[in-house]
Amino acid sequence: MKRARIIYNPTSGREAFQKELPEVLKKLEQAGYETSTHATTGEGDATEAARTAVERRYDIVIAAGGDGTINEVVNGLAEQEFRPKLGIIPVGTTNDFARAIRVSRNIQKAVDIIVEGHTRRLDIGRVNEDQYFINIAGGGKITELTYEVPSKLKTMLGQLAYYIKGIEMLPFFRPTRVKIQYNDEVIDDEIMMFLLSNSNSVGGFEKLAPDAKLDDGYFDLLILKKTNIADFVLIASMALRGNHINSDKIIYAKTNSVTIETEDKMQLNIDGEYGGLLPGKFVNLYQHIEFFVPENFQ
Ligand SMILES: Nc1ncnc2c1ncn2[C@@H]1O[C@H](COP(=O)(O)OP(=O)(O)OP(=O)(O)O)[C@@H](O)[C@H]1O
Repeated sequence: MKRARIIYNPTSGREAFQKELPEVLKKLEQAGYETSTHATTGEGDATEAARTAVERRYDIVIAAGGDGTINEVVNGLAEQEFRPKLGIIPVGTTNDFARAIRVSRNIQKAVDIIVEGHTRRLDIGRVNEDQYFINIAGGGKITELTYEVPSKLKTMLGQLAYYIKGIEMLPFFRPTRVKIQYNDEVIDDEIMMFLLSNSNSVGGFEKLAPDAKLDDGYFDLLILKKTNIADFVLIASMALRGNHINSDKIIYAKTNSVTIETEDKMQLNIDGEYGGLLPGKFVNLYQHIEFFVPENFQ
């Protein structure tokens, strides 16, 4: 019998998962899985739980939570030689990665995708030696708003919380001097932010990195050069349609390895959570994790 370990964040999103858990277990058991669950207790616990699942040789791991939980589970799997297949049940306030792999926000439909059993090997990113990301890494003052929003506020207000915090952030809008090396390029300049994206779905923007593919071995690197607030708002509105890449304030490139150094302190944002301070070396790990995806996933 195949064995499935469900790692879920009981505080994630609007705490809906627990109510549906009996139905989730029933579906998996009907599909021939022996199931067991682990409710996470706080930061880092999903990583530990994923490591334990590897040690105990589970066939599949299912991460139920927001992007933060999926990121933690991937961090537990990424460095292992044997990596169980990973199913996603998106129940967070932001579910960028689930959106990118077309996994439904409906819990039962997400379970159906796992039960149907179609998988794809997808890239993930590594920062320095021991941190991994599934969707995005970024830096710059403006990217700091995602983890400045307290979790409670996120649960209550969902996506809206980011916008409220975004408005509060405007007075702190300022550039940082960086040295970015990728391919044969060196950029030594003041920038507002940089993003290294694995998918094209980031922070609710569906076309932020329009050329990004999850399994091509490359990141899409987006750099926003120094701008004023008016230009930033203009470029952000262009980004909703994917037109921002034509702006002369944007550098957009494909690369599988990037080094970023900063003069001032620059915080790193990994999959929407605080990821320590730069400098950082970012490497794309080609098709490193096998995910359950819908049958028609392109
Ligand atoms: N029992 C818990 N109590 C408090 N925090 C927890 C608990 N379990 C996990 N966490 C932390 O919550 C963080 C964020 O959770 P998660 O991503 O699942 O949901 P979210 O905050 O609703 O959504 P998102 O991160 O997508 O905005 C995780 O990275 C983890 O560190």
